[in-house]
Amino acid sequence: MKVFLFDCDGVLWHGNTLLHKIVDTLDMLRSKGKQIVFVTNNSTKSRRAYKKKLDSLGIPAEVDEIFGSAYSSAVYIKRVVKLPADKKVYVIGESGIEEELESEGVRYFGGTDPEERKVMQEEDYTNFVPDPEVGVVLCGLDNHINYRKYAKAFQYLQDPNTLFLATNVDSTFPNKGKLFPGAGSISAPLSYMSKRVPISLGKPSQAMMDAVEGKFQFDRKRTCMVGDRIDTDIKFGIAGGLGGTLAVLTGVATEEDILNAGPEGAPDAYLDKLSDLLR
Ligand SMILES: O=C(O)[C@H](O)[C@H](O)COP(=O)(O)O
Ligand SMILES: [Mg+2]
Repeated sequence: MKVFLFDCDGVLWHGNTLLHKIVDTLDMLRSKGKQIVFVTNNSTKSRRAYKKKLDSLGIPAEVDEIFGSAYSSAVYIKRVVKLPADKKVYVIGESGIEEELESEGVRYFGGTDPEERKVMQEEDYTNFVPDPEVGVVLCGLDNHINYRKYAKAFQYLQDPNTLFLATNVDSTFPNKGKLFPGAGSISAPLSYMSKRVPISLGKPSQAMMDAVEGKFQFDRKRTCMVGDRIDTDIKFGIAGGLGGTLAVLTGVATEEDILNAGPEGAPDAYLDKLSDLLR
């Protein structure tokens, strides 16, 4: 294999805590001439913010080696949807989405705006008038989710012409050895109330794979996806026709999940932890 696509949460780290010997393992791969690309569904950070995180954790990386679902979503809205300049995006999510939309010149509101974090008052039910410029609702992991945001997004999603997108639909988020609500569990209530399913721009979406391949021009058959989720990372690699998929047991998937994944869904190999590659 020449290229390794690395998932981040649950493979490299839990939150801001590096997992066992990650720096040594990535250094070993680079010393063997392997190309490393970080492909994360976590939309809370932009590529630039992820570079700062990687630097702070002692993992050398260039911004161009990072491909997150916030960037994937911004590229999709700009270059595939071709959202007109007089339209904008209502964002449920964190600064990663805002920064990547800005980098693509896409107008947005909501997101980390403090106004969005206020409790709904009686007058809000009367005063809310949908902004006709909204063409997209984009939902990602949001640490400040609340009724106001759901109520506002729902008003927009009742218009079938408004596009419903999700940066990713991971059900859970691994941190400090435990599982927490993931981006998919943030957008699920919107699906329940609107009876609409979002287009997801994160793994296993092949829109993301095509964008990653387009940027890095790699040979898929010489590329391996390394991840901790069967239904996102491994599915992403298999559906993308990559040369190989490798799962690790330091995130969401258990050995039982892998053994029960069946021939179509199971990774080519799995390890207890990534640093087992050092053996
Ligand atoms: O909920 C989420 O957004 C995801 O669980 C999380 O951020 C996944 O990140 P990844 O494992 O793709 O780096
Ligand atoms: Mg992960």
